[in-house]
Amino acid sequence: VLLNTTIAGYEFDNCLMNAAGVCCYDHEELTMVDQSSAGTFVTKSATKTSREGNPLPRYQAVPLGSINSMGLPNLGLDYYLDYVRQLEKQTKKTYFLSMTGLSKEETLEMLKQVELSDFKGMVELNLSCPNVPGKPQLAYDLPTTENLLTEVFAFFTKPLGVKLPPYFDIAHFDAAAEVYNKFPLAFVNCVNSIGNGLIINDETVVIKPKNGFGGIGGDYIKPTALANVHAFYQRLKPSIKIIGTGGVKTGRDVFEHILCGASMVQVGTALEKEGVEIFARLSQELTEIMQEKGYQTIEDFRGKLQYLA
Ligand SMILES: C=Cc1c(C(=O)O)[nH]c(=O)[nH]c1=O
Repeated sequence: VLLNTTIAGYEFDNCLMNAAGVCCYDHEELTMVDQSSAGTFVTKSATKTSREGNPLPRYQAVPLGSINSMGLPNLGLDYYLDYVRQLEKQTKKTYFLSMTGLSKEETLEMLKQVELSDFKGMVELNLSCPNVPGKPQLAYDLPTTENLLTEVFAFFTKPLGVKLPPYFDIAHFDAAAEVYNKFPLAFVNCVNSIGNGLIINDETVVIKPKNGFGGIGGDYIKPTALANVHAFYQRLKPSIKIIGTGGVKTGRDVFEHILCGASMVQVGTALEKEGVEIFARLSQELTEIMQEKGYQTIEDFRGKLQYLA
């Protein structure tokens, strides 16, 4: 049994990796993922210059998942770009660089910098940060998203995918897929946290920013994540691969994301709780499921979700 996968012609020896925002803030965290059983890593979404982010407490784990309003704390694009460029020279692995500008100009400026660099990996353009006060999740505004991607692909030639928020309406799956099918995207990553949930302890919110409103992850979001993975798998042209993110904490969850069409599966909340050894456990559990079912590779069952007659 092999757990390898391919996206945009890039081979990964394992179809598991971290979700942006988790275990990817600095060299230390990124090295931990790089040296784990994960096939690769994605960096914390970068902005042009470093950001402090929102006041603490801004992340809270709870039994069924997590809530966060980090506010995009990051060390700035140069930090992540320089680190990944140096690492890819040593390991020959393909890494993901996540970024999100707080304006179209900032996003284009960052992508121009990456385009001119000798970065050999893939960009994950985050269109779905729910926690920057005053900034709506871009991918809920399809005309603006289409306009941005048009300007991006006018000059950007390296592999690029987008990190999407969850959509909740079939008409939105249709409209969003119509937009994304217009572009030479390497992948779409479904889903980011479900934005602006609220978790309460006794009579008080559990995070400080935004009066306790924050992105929800974990068990709470798996059905939504699987639906988004499968909806885009059904609608997007085959050249656009699907990365599945949301509610993954067992090999069975990984299996279900792949069954829905995912070529790569990312782990967020459960990685934050368990640490990078989770990748070896998930790989082992997925391997056992595949052996039981007689699947040799993930392509034997990717996207083969069955419907009821
Ligand atoms: C990049 C900002 C994001 C953040 C954040 O930094 O608050 N949290 C999320 O759950 N998803 C994001 O995309």
